[in-house]
Amino acid sequence: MSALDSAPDILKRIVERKAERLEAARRARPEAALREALAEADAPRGFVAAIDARLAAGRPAVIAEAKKASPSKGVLRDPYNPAAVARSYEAGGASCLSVLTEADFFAGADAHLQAARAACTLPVIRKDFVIDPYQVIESRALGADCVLLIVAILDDARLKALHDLATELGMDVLVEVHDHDELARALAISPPLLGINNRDLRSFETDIATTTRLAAEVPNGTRLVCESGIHTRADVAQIQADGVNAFLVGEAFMRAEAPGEKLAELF
Ligand SMILES: O=C(O)c1ccccc1NCC(=O)[C@H](O)[C@H](O)COP(=O)(O)O
Repeated sequence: MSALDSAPDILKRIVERKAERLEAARRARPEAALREALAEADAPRGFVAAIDARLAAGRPAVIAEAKKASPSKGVLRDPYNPAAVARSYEAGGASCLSVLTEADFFAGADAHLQAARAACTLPVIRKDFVIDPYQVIESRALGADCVLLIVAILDDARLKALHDLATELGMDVLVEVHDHDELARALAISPPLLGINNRDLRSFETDIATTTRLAAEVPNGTRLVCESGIHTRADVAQIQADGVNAFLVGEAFMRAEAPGEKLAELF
């Protein structure tokens, strides 16, 4: 059984759709042409370096997420202006941005990443469902500084290959896990940045105690990011008590009129 066969239905549907779109993209712009575009891309902004700088200053590092919608919550922000959101996040003290580019389930677009990155000086992670080297190259060509690799949708060999390719292209990588087995697989590649997603993508149930449980299994010195379901200062304090001081937050900010002000209030 492949990693994908055991993936939850929504994730499976997202990845199936992604594979279709990937083939269309490959036909429209073959990989050789994409690689040529790399020369035109803006130099990577250090994503991990920005997190490290904030943590070294003894402050929480916030990866602030821009997304119009999500499968579990529907439309979060309408109208949605990624450039305005990026400026608001930078003013509010974000360390990095996360921008959804997945179109069919999150109403994202590649142009959202480009607009958000152009509107600020923050490093940006392309938040998408990366399953193929083509998408890693495409991410850098779009200007992404970091890519997300979700362990649940990758087998071990592919996880390592995509991680290594992103690193070769000068990007950072956020390796995301949700449970004990995924964590063990992620740790096998010693990821420089490890995300614990509190959301169970099978049920959409979100429990920040997931970070508490898994953080206890992570070797000292691993850079950890707590992802999903952070809504209150009490949530932040609970995670900080586990020794984790980097956060990826979307919904709580996207529902606020001024996302950056909400960020400053929470952190
Ligand atoms: O959020 C979903 O519904 C979802 C469904 C299927 C795959 C991924 C999904 N979300 C991605 C994320 O993990 C979140 O966008 C991110 O961690 C921010 O979470 P939140 O602060 O709860 O918006």
